[in-house]
Amino acid sequence: MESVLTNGDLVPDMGDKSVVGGGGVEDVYGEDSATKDQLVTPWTISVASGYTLLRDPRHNKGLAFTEKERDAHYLRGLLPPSVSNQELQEKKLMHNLRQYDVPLHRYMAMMDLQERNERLFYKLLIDNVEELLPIVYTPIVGEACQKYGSIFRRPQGLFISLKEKGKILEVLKNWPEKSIQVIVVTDGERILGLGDLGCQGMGIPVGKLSLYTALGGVRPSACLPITIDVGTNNEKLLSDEFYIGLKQKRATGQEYAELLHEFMCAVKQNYGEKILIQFEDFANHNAFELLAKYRTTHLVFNDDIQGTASVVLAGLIAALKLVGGTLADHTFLFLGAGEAGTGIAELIALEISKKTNAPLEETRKKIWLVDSKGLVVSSRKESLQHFKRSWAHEHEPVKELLDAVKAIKPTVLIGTSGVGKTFTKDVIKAMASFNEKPLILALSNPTSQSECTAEEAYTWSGGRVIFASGSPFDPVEHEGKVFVPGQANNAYIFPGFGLGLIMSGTIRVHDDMLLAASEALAAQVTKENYEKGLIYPPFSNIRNISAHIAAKVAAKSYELGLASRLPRPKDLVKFAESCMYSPVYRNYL
Ligand SMILES: NC(=O)C1=CN([C@@H]2O[C@H](COP(=O)(O)OP(=O)(O)OC[C@H]3O[C@@H](n4cnc5c(N)ncnc54)[C@H](OP(=O)(O)O)[C@@H]3O)[C@@H](O)[C@H]2O)C=CC1
Ligand SMILES: CC(=O)C(=O)O
Ligand SMILES: [Mg+2]
Repeated sequence: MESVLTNGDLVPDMGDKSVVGGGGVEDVYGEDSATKDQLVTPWTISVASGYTLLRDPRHNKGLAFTEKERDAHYLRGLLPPSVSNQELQEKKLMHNLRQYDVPLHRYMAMMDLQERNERLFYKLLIDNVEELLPIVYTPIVGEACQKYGSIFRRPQGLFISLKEKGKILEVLKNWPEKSIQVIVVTDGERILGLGDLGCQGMGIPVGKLSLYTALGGVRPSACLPITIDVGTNNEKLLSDEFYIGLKQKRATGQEYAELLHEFMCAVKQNYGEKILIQFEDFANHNAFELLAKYRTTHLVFNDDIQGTASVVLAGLIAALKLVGGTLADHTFLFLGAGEAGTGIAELIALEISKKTNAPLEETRKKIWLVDSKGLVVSSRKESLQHFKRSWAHEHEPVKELLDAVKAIKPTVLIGTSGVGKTFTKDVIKAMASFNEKPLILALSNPTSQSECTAEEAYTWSGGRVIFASGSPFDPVEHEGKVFVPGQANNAYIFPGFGLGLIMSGTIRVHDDMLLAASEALAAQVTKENYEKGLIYPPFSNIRNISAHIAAKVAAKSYELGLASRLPRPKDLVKFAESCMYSPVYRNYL
């Protein structure tokens, strides 16, 4: 049991008459009566009982404090007499949440709960994952970021802006938890498919880390969300008087690189070699460079490039059971040649290369990408960004997606453009005209940016499509048959992947670990799932899935000599399960 100490001392302001008896600036009730200009020191020493215990989200249990706990921890009178339990509280909260018609209000209620009673928040999220994932994660987290300024109550996570340049190590030390194992960091420039949301992007690291705990079992106290604020180019935010971030254009070039470098060095200095840093929702002109620069010196992982690649590869491996053939027999076409598109393309090429012993340059030839200017082809090579160049195959220029589909005749169409409604009726009909079972993934988030809806995909393909999307869609009825769309989202991968790295004390991420994670996820798809046309298992079993992913990632890490936790546990699945955080209340007596 944590013990109790409070200290409400106030420091005197030497130049003010209201200073009493050389002590603080107290009024007759012992409360602070300092004027606006007086200096007072906000002394508090951590307290874990009585009134403060009820306001400590990590330990608060609300009405579930037992009679004995109420006596032992000075809670008498601070709570109404009824004694509840976690199950009943969960039932009540789910009932309350379902009363909100506006999904954003559910998001806000969940955030309030997280700040009030952390264990109950995670219990709710774990036990009702399919219902609550769309609230704390995509799509609603996207809306929350867009409206962050107006729904902002208390700061979550750590904000590091250009103002903190030269002091980042000190800022990290302000965070109350010391044993951090995973950081999710964004600079807010490419928040889902919603663009530059600046400092308001904080909703993303907060949401991702909630999933690290709920889906992957990493302790909440070991998770640190960070937003790096280098300004924003979003004019709407810049002219918004309530915008919470730096009101300036984004820093670029050396200024940006120096701040990021200071951050990366400070993180390692403060938390050590094995701290996992997940880059999230950086724009691609920084994302690839940051990953390349730090992957040899830090334990880093870019979720949009690598996590997405791993989840899509898993879906493709699983889909082979439905469409037949090997990956090498398929032809892939992407709409979107950025982080997600080229990241997935590269992992598919790597997997085929490993399976067939063909060189990567060969296996890449079955994969085609379309960007905002059309098909990526060799005649465009000189003007292409470096990450697109390996995909510039010999072909005449093609401007429109529909023409590219007709020319390439892909068996698999993947949307990673961030632009909604781009898989038109004609595109989907074309896919269905030369594929018995076209495989279509509309990965862009949130729902508004999805390349097509599940209903469109099933209807326009005459019910033949195998479909999954980045944000969830409800089941669709088409000609008397119910189709259940899957969710192709990196949320299947990063929590288990991160757990695998952490529990094995891995020091660097290797691409083979991504392949291992894909195979582990694909292996979790059951016959029953396949019968419904699903290529991903349901999220309801995600903790078990994460344990299997973690085990395979850790096994690969041991095999590669990158794991520092020795000796290697024999049963890695059991070990992963034993490492997982449980949100069940603790007994404080
Ligand atoms: N489901 C999941 O798990 C994940 C989904 N995503 C989603 O994928 C989307 C893209 O993310 P990311 O790859 O990081 O973004 P990037 O900005 O790196 O890439 C976007 C790509 O789309 C292209 N593009 C933009 N508009 C069009 C258009 N109208 N027609 C054709 N191509 C277009 C861009 O072209 P150009 O290069 O010419 O500008 C660029 O190549 C986002 O919506 C994100 O939410 C991302 C990660 C994971
Ligand atoms: C899912 C995710 O990481 C994205 O849309 O950016
Ligand atoms: Mg992302």
